[in-house]
Parts: sequence; structure tokens; C-alpha cells
Amino acid sequence: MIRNITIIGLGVIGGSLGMALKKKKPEIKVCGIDTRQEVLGEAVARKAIDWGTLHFEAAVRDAEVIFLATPMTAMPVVCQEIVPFLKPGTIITDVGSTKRYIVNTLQEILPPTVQFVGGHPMAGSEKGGLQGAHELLFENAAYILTPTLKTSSNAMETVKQLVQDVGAKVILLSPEEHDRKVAAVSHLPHLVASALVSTVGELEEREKGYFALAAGGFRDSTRIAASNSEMWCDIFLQNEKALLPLVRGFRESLERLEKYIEEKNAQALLEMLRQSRLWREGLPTGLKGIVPQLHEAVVIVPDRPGIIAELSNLLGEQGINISDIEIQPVREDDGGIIRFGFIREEWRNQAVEILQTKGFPVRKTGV
Ligand SMILES: NC(=O)c1ccc[n+]([C@@H]2O[C@H](COP(=O)([O-])OP(=O)(O)OC[C@H]3O[C@@H](n4cnc5c(N)ncnc54)[C@H](O)[C@@H]3O)[C@@H](O)[C@H]2O)c1
Ligand SMILES: O=C(O)C(=O)C[C@]1(C(=O)O)C=C[C@@H](O)C=C1
Repeated sequence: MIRNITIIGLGVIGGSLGMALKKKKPEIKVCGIDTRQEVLGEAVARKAIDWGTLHFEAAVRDAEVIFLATPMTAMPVVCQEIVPFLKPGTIITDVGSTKRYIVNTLQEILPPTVQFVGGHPMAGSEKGGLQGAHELLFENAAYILTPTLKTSSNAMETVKQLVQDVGAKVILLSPEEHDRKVAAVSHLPHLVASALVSTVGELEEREKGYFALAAGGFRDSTRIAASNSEMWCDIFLQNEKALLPLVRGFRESLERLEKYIEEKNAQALLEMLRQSRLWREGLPTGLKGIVPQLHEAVVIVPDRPGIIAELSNLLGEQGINISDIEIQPVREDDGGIIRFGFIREEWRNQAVEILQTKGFPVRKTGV
């Protein structure tokens, strides 16, 4: 039985792992380490860890399992720092978004007396740091583990069990297959979202008034472009081999669309749009999804002080947890729009009912 777990890096992923572990396995003592002192106190207050330290030796000497949840560029350095303090048999797993480079590099650094398993939760948030963390982040999310010939079955079983304990579904892939498939469903979408925002952002720079019109379409397709730029820079450069062919494939899809529009070829255009819709509708629903989404509701509210508190109190009183809130521009006297995001669909449906009963125009959006 695992008694001591250490999480290195208490941001969105490390913080969420700690919260989920503390919730589901309160008997496990979770230690957290981060380079930023202020994060440690906050992590204890948010019940992500039992105790925190800035010192590697104190953090890892009693750990049976260590989760590496720092930016990927820091992982090799962190491993070198902790090696002298690890007891034999310690299991180390990382949460990095690419696997071939990370697994090869960390397996080289770590001694044979410790056991390493590569991992990657397919859940996250565009909000960086502990404030983006949530105890339900991994609920029903795919969590990829990437064993190699060097991975011991004991380490695999232990990490697999912990991943299931935090509510995620384990998927086993080789590091290479991971990078190829995740490049398509995570890395390419991010690149495209950033390119889309850049295209419109440059128009906005030349002539104001584009962003003010952005509704669900632009917002839904570009949410991830607001994520941590350093993390995405690491991902794109580390997974260049799998990503670049997909960028070329995407360019070809764009060119086909461009050609069909130029040729006014409605039949080919419709066929491509229909096929995309069918594929999109076929995304698995049992899992949180390839891109975890919140269940959303949009409320039209009057422009008056205290309206946000009023709405959140109405929902909070019924035990409904708001995971995301976005206020779209409010014009004086005309009121505005608030988008609420909920992790659970039943919370979104209850919220819609409550707000409707109170007379607010409200509708469901997104998933
Ligand atoms: N954010 C996502 O959507 C997501 C999803 C899956 C996997 N990941 C992976 O998870 C890892 C962490 O990402 P995140 O989004 O949680 O980042 P984050 O920026 O929210 O948190 C990283 C934390 O690590 C700390 N840190 C940095 N260097 C450190 C060091 N040397 N020692 C100890 N702590 C250190 C930072 O202070 C910060 O608190 C990355 O490797 C990323 O590839 C991220
Ligand atoms: O939901 C988000 O904000 C994410 O971007 C999460 C997401 C993704 O789905 O692409 C991003 C990076 C990961 O390594 C894993 C998951």
C-alpha cells in the first residue's frame, strides 16, 4: 500500500493530481515541492498537499511514488537533482505532454534502482498555475501511460491504480504512438487555434472591431490559444517529428476548401463539411473527450452592481459548482452576457432551470 506520494510542480496538473488524490485516497500523505514559496501555502490551503517544501531531499527521501509535474524543460534537471536522495524502488512518473523525448531522456538519467513510467493526462486547462487546478480535472479523462522494455510491471500496476484512483481511464501506448496520435488531437489543434487568433488579431491591429463581434464560434475554436505559451513552445519543438507532417496535411485540407470555394463547387464543399460534422459527432462521449470540455450555459443579465454575486449565490445555494465564468462586454444600460462552465452536465442543467425560474434568459451552449 502506498503511503507517501510527492508531487514536483504544483500547477494545473500537479495541483489537480494532489486535490484528486487527497479526495479519493485521504490515507496517502501527499508532499508538494515547487520553486515558488507562495504556491506551497496555497496548495495546502486548497487541500492539494498535506505539506510542502522547497528542498528536494526533504521532498523525495520518503516518497514511494513521485509525480513530475513541472514544465517539461525542467524535468531532466529536476531528475538529476533528486537522484542522490531517492530510496531504491521509488516509482517516478511524469505528466509531460510529449513522450518520446521525455521518456528517453529521463530513463537515461534515472538509475536502475528506481522505476520510471511515462504518463500523460489528456486533461488540462488554459488557465495556468494552481488557480486552474481542480479536483475533478481527471474525472473520466484519458490518461496515457507509455511503458517501455525498461518499465517494471510493479511500477506500471502502481501508477495505473493511482491514475484510476483519481478518476481517469488508463490507455497504454508506446511513446512513439503517443506522440503521433496526440500530435493530431492536441498539438495540431493548438497550433491551428493560435494561427486563427493571429490571423484575426492582425486584422484587429489594423482596424478595431473584429474581436468585439466574437461569439461562440471564435471563442470555442480558440479557447486553447489562451494557454501557457512556454508550455506550447516546448511541445511543438519536442514533437516536431510528428507535428510537421500534420501541419502539411492541415494545409492541404485548407487548400481543398479554398479551391472548392473558388470553383463554387458546392457539392464538394458540402461533402467535406458533412464528413467533418460526422467525424466530430462521433467523438467518444464516455470519456471526458479528447479535448475536455465544460458544460456551458449563457445568461443574459441586466447591467447592475452585484449581479454576478447574485447568480453565483443562486447556484452555490444548490451545491452547483461553477468551474469557469466569462463576462462578455457589458454596455451601459443594455446589460451583458455571462457564460458559465460546469464540469458536470447535471450542474449545467440544474443551473439553467434555476436561472430560468428566476426570470433570466438563459440557454445551454457547447456540449
Ligand atoms: N496544462 C495542461 O493543459 C497540461 C495537460 C497535460 C499535461 N501537461 C503537462 O504538465 C506539466 C505541467 O504543466 P502545468 O500546465 O501544470 O504547468 P503550470 O505552469 O500550471 O505549473 C508548473 C508548476 O511547476 C513549478 N515549477 C517549475 N519549475 C520547477 C522546478 N524546477 N521544480 C519544482 N517546481 C517547478 C512552477 O512554479 C509551477 O507551479 C507540463 O510538463 C505539461 O506538459 C499540461
Ligand atoms: O483543455 C485544455 O485546455 C487543453 O489544452 C488540454 C490538453 C489538450 O486537450 O490538448 C492540452 C495539453 C495536454 O498535454 C493535454 C490536454
